Amino acid sequence: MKKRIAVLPGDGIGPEVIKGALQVLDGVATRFGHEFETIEQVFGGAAIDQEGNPLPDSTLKTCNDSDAVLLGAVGGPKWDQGKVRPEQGLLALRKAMNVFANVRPVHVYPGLEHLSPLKSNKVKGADFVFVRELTGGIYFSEPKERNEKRAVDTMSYTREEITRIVEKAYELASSRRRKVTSVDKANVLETSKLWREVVEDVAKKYPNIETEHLLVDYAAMRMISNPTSFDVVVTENMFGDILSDEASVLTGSLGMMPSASLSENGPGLYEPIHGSAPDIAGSGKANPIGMILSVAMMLRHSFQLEKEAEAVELAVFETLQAGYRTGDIYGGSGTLVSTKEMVNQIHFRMLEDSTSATLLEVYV
Ligand SMILES: NC(=O)c1ccc[n+]([C@@H]2O[C@H](COP(=O)([O-])OP(=O)(O)OC[C@H]3O[C@@H](n4cnc5c(N)ncnc54)[C@H](O)[C@@H]3O)[C@@H](O)[C@H]2O)c1
Ligand SMILES: CC(C)[C@H](C(=O)O)[C@@H](O)C(=O)O
Ligand SMILES: [Mg+2]
Repeated sequence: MKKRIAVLPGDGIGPEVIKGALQVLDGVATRFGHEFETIEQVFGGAAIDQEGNPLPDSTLKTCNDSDAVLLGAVGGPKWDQGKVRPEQGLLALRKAMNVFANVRPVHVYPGLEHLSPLKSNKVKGADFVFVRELTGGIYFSEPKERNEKRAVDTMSYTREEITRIVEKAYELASSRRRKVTSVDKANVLETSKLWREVVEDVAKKYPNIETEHLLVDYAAMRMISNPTSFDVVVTENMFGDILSDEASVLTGSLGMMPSASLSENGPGLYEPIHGSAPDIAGSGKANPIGMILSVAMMLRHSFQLEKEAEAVELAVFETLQAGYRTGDIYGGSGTLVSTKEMVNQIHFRMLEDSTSATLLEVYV
């Protein structure tokens, strides 16, 4: 069946990595005989320039009418001082699509531990996933205001909002290594005390899953010192934002990390966790892997195309194993390539029915 995908390139390196994602998606269509209809829409800073609004109505309508949304990145110095920022469009889109569950896998590929600036023996075997609450907390709660003398942000969570994200984490843990780490700041914040209470309630329904609670400051430390101790990490919006950028260092670079943002029944939103990287935009240096792995997550979560998702992941793994590196993961050895060349290498392997490895081997 033909799938309809809204494509929002956005700003900075967004359009560069989206181009790569679409090339790989085309490879999936060719190899497996699928049809994907892609509809590009203006979004973020580019939409402010064009329409004065980072999320035009037509863009939102196309997203809601699609089976899934692929998003590059938004933002940049050009819009930092403006009345309306590109990031407001991103937050409005997440809220409007009700994609409350942001799944961010952190996977250190076997044999590729040296991509990380951390010691290889520390990161070896790290394989965990963030389940970040995405449509509540301090990002959205009211009041949010400022005057000359004072600024206010509010962190609020309802029991219902916490329950649905924690349930997601336990469901995911059931099909993984059966451990949930809940991260909060329950020694200080009321929202965190409620969060912990809800986790304890939900945990009762999953007696075969181990539950642990960590305070966010210690969690930040343990993610670097003992990353293999995590399986599923569930946390509120801002803690998840910060910890997932930190965890990307385990995989080698921020440019390696994909994400899926899921709602109850509507289309999913797929984007790399990195931003628009204004410092390298337009120079052909962007690592397209986080974006390409987001395509794999879309194939898996929105289209139930598991075999196709694994083929994309395998093509990425084999390209890295073959020594191809963008600048952010180069470190002096291998073949330094541009965004375009990295995409070509992944696309080429994507088209092959590879027999050199199976994902089973990759994920041991
Ligand atoms: N989802 C999003 O659209 C998103 C996410 C984060 C930040 N932003 C926005 O992006 C802008 C820049 O923010 P920032 O600099 O703090 O974060 P950033 O993620 O854009 O960049 C941080 C650093 O990582 C590098 N980097 C990021 N992605 C990379 C990739 N694919 N390949 C190689 N290197 C990569 C950058 O060059 C930079 O040195 C801001 O306007 C911010 O609000 C958007
Ligand atoms: C750009 C910004 C609003 C966004 C967030 O904080 O959620 C980004 O950092 C992310 O991680 O997707
Ligand atoms: Mg972030």
